[in-house]
Amino acid sequence: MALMPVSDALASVLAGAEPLAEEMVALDDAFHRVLARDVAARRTQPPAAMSAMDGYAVRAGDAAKIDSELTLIGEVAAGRPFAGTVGAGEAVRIFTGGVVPDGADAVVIQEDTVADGKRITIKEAAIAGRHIRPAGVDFSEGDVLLRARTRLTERDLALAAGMNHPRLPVHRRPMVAILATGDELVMPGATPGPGQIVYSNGYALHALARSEGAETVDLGIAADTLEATTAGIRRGREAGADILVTTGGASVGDHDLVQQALKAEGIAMAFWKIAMRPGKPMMHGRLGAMRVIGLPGNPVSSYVCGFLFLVPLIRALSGGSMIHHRRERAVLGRDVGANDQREDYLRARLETRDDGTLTAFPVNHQDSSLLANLAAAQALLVRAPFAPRAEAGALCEVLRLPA
Ligand SMILES: Nc1nc2c(c(=O)[nH]1)N[C@H]1C(S)=C(S)[C@@H](COP(=O)(O)OP(=O)(O)OC[C@H]3O[C@@H](n4cnc5c(N)ncnc54)[C@H](O)[C@@H]3O)O[C@H]1N2
Ligand code: MOO
Repeated sequence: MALMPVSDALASVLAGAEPLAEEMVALDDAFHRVLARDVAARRTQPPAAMSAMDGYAVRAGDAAKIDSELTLIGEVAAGRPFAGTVGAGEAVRIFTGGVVPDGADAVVIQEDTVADGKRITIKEAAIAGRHIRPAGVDFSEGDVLLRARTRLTERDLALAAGMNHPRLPVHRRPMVAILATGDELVMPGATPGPGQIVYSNGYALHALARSEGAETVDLGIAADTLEATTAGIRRGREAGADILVTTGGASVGDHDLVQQALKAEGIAMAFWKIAMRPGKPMMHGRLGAMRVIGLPGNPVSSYVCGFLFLVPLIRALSGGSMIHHRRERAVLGRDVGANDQREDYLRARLETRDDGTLTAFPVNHQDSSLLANLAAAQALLVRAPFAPRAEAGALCEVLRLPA
């Protein structure tokens, strides 16, 4: 049977994946969330002309000549404007962030003056507008400075605060529930019995999902029985998961029960088995509103499929505009053989040569159980189905893994 191409599988996973509902969150909670609406400034910044320096607010015409003498008539500090007007031959002491008083049109920095009581002698000619930030030079009330679908950076948060927004409208985070399966799994730190394996897949998947902004729920490890697997799936639904991720039990063995349990629960299956290595037995479908991604159990397969399918799905539900991983051009660091019908995602180390060329070195052993090689890799080198043998130095495409 022909396996489904990776691009079709990804399109199927993303079909109908609209941003989740909007919620208001405090600025501190909005970091890396996706804006649900355009946000306009609620105020003008600065609200009035303000001094950029510590010095004296003057009329430029009065202080255009070296050794002009002016009379000090008052002081303005940040937050405490001067009520009067600067008249001919007058100066007002001003500090950075102070509102430029009426009448003044320049600031002379204090290093360019000599003060003697109320007599201020100018030592550097004033220029109109100098050291003054005009009202609204940053932004004006009503300016739309943050757009819907923006993933908020720390600078955006500062801007939103400056625009006087204590809270922002963002899309709800997708909730990802992760269910492991397998009688052989024991938790890290336990003493594995004969033939037992230490549970590892979930650690990478939880961290990956969280780093993409999802909330995660751990549904634990289901034993290899239909009852236990079904109970795990139901816990995911009860938790209100937007996405249920299962790991293991996806293949054709007698103990691979995930698909059977999902079918018994009424899944609308979109696909099972894709033309990809690692990750061939991956499955996908919908259980009501909950999207299900059934990952293979091999640790590398579960991670690579999580990276390629779960991450874009989380991004789409989160509302972001950058959903897809970006492929980068690189050159092969060593020869690779011809590929078969499965699109290959080879674990590779990356080096940047002195001339800026990115070079990808596929690790020697690509078996999908090898966690050490996965951890040592910085990228996945993508080999198209039936790609011919390629030699070191040939162009290739890589997907960078999260640092
Ligand atoms: N006759 C066939 N056999 C297999 C096929 C096939 O097409 N025909 N596909 C192979 C491929 S490709 C993969 S990938 C695996 C995936 O199988 P399962 O999804 O059923 O995975 P399991 O059998 O449950 O586990 C595989 C392996 O991974 C270990 N594992 C499982 N879960 C975890 C976990 N949470 N943490 C750490 N390690 C885990 C498990 O102990 C097994 O060693 O099937 C091939 N077989
Ligand atoms: O697809 Mo499996 O993931 O090759 O080992």
